[in-house]
Amino acid sequence: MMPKVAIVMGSQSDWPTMQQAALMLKELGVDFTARVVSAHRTPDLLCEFAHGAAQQGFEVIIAGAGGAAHLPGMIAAHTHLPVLGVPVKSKALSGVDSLYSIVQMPKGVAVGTLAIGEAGAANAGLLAAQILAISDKALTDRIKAFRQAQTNMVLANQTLELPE
Ligand SMILES: Nc1c(C(=O)O)ncn1[C@@H]1O[C@H](COP(=O)(O)O)[C@@H](O)[C@H]1O
Repeated sequence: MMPKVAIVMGSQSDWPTMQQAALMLKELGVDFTARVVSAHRTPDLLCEFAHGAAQQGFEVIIAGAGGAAHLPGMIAAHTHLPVLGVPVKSKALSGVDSLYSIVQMPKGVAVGTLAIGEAGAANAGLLAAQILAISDKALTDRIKAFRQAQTNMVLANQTLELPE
């Protein structure tokens, strides 16, 4: 079966961040593809990918980029699929530039913006899975089990000692 989630990123240098989305999807048993697509550096590929995404069977797109992060918004402009934007932490401005570039979409074209960096990427994977789980009972059960395991781990780690 074709994967339902596409992870795209502006550069290969985003992969250490964006692989957190991939790891989350893998943990939850959701197939995905990952590739580099850039609004700036590969504009024709961006159009081709975004126009064909629904046709290819994708249901959710995760798009991560840093700096002048136009990728998520430009993908959203070319498809009706839900787009989850991940602001990658940039060197110069710590990802605040990426966040601002992604989050302030004009009314009428939506991007669901996650937090800056690895936590945002992981949560983009989780949210993509939660979207697919609306019509997938087995996936719903796996997400519930993941959340319960997380709760159990927090409750089991209550050692709060002062240093000697
Ligand atoms: N923001 C974008 C886009 C885009 O928005 O299409 N394409 C590449 N980039 C970003 O440029 C940063 C530096 O890229 P390099 O490390 O390749 O120089 C990356 O974080 C990438 O997401």
